[in-house]
Amino acid sequence: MKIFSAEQLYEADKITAEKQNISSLDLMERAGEQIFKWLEDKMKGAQVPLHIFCGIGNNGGDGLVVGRHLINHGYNVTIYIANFTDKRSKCFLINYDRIKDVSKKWPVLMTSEEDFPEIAAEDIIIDALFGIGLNRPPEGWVKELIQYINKQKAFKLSIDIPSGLPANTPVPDSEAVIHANHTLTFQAPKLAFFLPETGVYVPYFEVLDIGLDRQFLMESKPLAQTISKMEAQQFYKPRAKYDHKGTYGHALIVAGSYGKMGAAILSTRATLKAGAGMVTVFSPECGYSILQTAAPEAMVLSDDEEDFITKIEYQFDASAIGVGMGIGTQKETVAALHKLFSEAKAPLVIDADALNGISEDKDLLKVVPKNSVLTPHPGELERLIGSWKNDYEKIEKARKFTKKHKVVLLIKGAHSLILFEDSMYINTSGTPGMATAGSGDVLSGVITGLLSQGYDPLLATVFGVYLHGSAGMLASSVLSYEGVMASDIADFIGDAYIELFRQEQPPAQG
Ligand SMILES: NC(=O)C1=CN([C@@H]2O[C@H](COP(=O)(O)OP(=O)(O)OC[C@H]3O[C@@H](n4cnc5c(N)ncnc54)[C@H](O)[C@@H]3O)[C@@H](O)[C@H]2O)[C@@H](O)CC1
Ligand SMILES: Nc1ncnc2c1ncn2[C@@H]1O[C@H](COP(=O)(O)OP(=O)(O)O)[C@@H](O)[C@H]1O
Ligand SMILES: [K+]
Repeated sequence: MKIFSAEQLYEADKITAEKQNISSLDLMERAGEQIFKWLEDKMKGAQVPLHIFCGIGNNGGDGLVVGRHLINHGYNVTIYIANFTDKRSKCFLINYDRIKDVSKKWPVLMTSEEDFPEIAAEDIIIDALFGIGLNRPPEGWVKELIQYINKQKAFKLSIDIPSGLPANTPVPDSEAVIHANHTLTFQAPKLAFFLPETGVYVPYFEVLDIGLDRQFLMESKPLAQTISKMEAQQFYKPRAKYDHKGTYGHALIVAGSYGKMGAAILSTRATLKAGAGMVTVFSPECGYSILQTAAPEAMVLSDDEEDFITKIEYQFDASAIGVGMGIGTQKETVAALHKLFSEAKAPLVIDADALNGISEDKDLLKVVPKNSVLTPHPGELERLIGSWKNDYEKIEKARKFTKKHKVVLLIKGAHSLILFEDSMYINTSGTPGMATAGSGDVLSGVITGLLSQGYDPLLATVFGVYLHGSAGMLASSVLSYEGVMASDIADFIGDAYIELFRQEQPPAQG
């Protein structure tokens, strides 16, 4: 799914109105009606008190449309207008007036803290204070209203975006954002929903299609693109009957050091589980028996040094190389990476200590081959690109790095981000069950396994991240979040492939 900027959405509004020959008022009616239908479907006439807080822009206008439909259908509604300025939008005013047609109960005008209503824990709050038009920090009693709403135990449903949260720019005041329980957003998700600093305000959201012009949306270059099952299905390359292990390549995993052989085992198993034809692991001597026992399907080459890697030698044409998991940052190891990178003919996944090596040794960065996949978690990223003030600056700096070094950059997190050239992809699979030691090692194995099978570096990364997250979800559904270990994620990679094409079961009848 494409993610657009607030400016693009305003443009889409304008073009839609022109092309469909409708007014912005009609568009607001469509938007409000969609929210009403969603509520009606859930509430089925229940008399739970609904408190709708409207601003004076078009987000407030949406709130008024929802209120009118709810009143019309006999719901128990109170509408409040946060009357923070006289500059009300035209569509707001028209819908404000239309409330008269359906109710004698005129909306409550709020002008200070004294007007804040009592709200019971069982009630429902609908937040229509600010939408994507937020252009400064909420201040004074409006900020206090947001904080007052946040303090309430009642369920909070935000329209389009939690008020106080901008769609794709930094939060002006983190103490003045609605902590929504659920958000119903129009047409496309907003970038803020997926970033760690702002995603916390949007634990759940749904996208409502309000019929904005398809052609405009199709032809506009989005800020980012989300990756879910539908996209992942299209990435999958089916196997053919006469394929053999040679078809799927011979991957090289360079991993492990004394006390960290687990990282090598996890990434090796994941490379095989993702479908590499053959895997050879290169590890220090101490890893030999460990690997031959724990991963019997893999071949093992070992260094002369007992505890860490000093010289990476292999006599076969590797189809892909995954390097860095648990290798440490000994001087000799970093020197060995220098040679590996300079001579590598296969696509590379560079993870963990290999990334730390790059951060410390700029000469090593210079020999990273073009199109390599770098997979930092936020700590490794900071060492690589320096610190950032907010998630948007992080993305900007990361993009500069990607373009300068011509690499695929995967920033791991609850929603992992993949940056390449001018594009950004956002993964939507995964669970907090994956916040466990070694899950990153499994991911670098999965991507190496896909590269080995001939997926190109960007596709291998985007598809690999999705599969890895999906394996984590399947593992969590059986084992609980707490019970998932990284090896379980590797074990569920096969199920993640099957899940790609599993049809959703229709709801049971009767
Ligand atoms: N295509 C779409 O996405 C559609 C969007 N509509 C709605 O329109 C919304 C955008 O409407 P608007 O552009 O009117 O913007 P908003 O309703 O988000 O609010 C902007 C208004 O509040 C003022 N304002 C902004 N920040 C403020 C602050 N911190 N303190 C006090 N006042 C502040 C602005 O000057 C402006 O008057 C969307 O979020 C959505 O809810 C729908 O009505 C129709 C279709
Ligand atoms: N809350 C979460 N939701 C979804 N995925 C997560 C979450 N926490 C961690 N992950 C995933 O788990 C992996 C963790 O990688 P990393 O931090 O490198 O772990 P390690 O260094 O222990 O291997 C990443 O792929 C990340 O996206
Ligand atoms: K809102």
